[in-house]
Amino acid sequence: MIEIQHLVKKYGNNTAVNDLSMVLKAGKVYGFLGPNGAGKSTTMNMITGYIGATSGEIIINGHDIRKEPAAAKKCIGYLPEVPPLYMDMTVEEYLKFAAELKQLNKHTRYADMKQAMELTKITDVKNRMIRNLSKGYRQRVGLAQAILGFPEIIILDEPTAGLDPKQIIEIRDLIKSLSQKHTVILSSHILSEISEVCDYVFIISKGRLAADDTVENLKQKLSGDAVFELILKASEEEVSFLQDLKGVASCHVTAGRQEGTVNVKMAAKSGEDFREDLFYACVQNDTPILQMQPVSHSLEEVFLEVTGEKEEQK
Ligand SMILES: Nc1ncnc2c1ncn2[C@@H]1O[C@H](COP(=O)(O)OP(=O)(O)OP(=O)(O)O)[C@@H](O)[C@H]1O
Repeated sequence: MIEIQHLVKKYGNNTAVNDLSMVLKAGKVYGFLGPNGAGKSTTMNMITGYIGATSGEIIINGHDIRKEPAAAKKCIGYLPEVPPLYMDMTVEEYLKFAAELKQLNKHTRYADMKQAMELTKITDVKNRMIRNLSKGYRQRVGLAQAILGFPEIIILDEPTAGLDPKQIIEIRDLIKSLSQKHTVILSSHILSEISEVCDYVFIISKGRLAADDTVENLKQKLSGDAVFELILKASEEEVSFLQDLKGVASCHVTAGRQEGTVNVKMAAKSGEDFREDLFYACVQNDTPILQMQPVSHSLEEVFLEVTGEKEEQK
């Protein structure tokens, strides 16, 4: 478990992280989402003890990162935005070096390395010099280093940066499998990645927490008044009764793709739910409902809304 209280990081006059508080529980995947310069990497660097905070508190599994850095760091595996790789080492030499730094048990060290290499699919390049690897492979070596020894908390800054689509899918699957036993924090600009992989999202904007919730709840909170899309077996004239239903704010009817059907987009008045009335009205008017689904906001819309970028775009 990670507890962060009133975390602040200042660089001169620039406040990179501004009074951030959050609690991250074991066994979940958390996403840090935010525009460039929002403070995601700075926050991760402070959680891992890579850089010191200006003020505030970070407790990792009961250990204060400032007062007991060694005990706190032992719980964490970290893939920074730019992985600190040694170009003149082979992959295996580098992981051996990382295992020594992490003070992994000597008897199980080799098995830990083997497992990390297998999971990140780098076993076949283990004797290659890191300088001769592609960016995608280097990223995977960094990831192998982060998961080496399977620390309880795994923090990944942009873990899929530089990977090709197939590798991205593999790494996302790996992250999902890690979540069974570990707390995973990842940062990403890629909204689909966050919504696919994360249980819970922290949206950070200008160093502050702009919103935090599950992906589903974030979408729902912002969807405001309910909007539904329907396909009805009727002509456009036959569905005029929809407009008169109680609780309907707007109703837009267009011809359906299939002959004899219409597409209808209906929005509810604030706080109203017209679905039951709609059902009975359709029965009364002999109008079969072929399909009805809620229109939910995408995470992109949520993101733009809470970071204020929507206003900036206008
Ligand atoms: N070492 C540093 N010295 C001065 N300013 C810094 C330093 N590191 C980060 N910053 C500033 O702190 C702010 C937050 O940067 P940070 O790298 O944490 O953002 P980020 O959300 O990770 O963005 P990105 O996705 O682009 O990496 C930015 O304004 C950045 O310029």
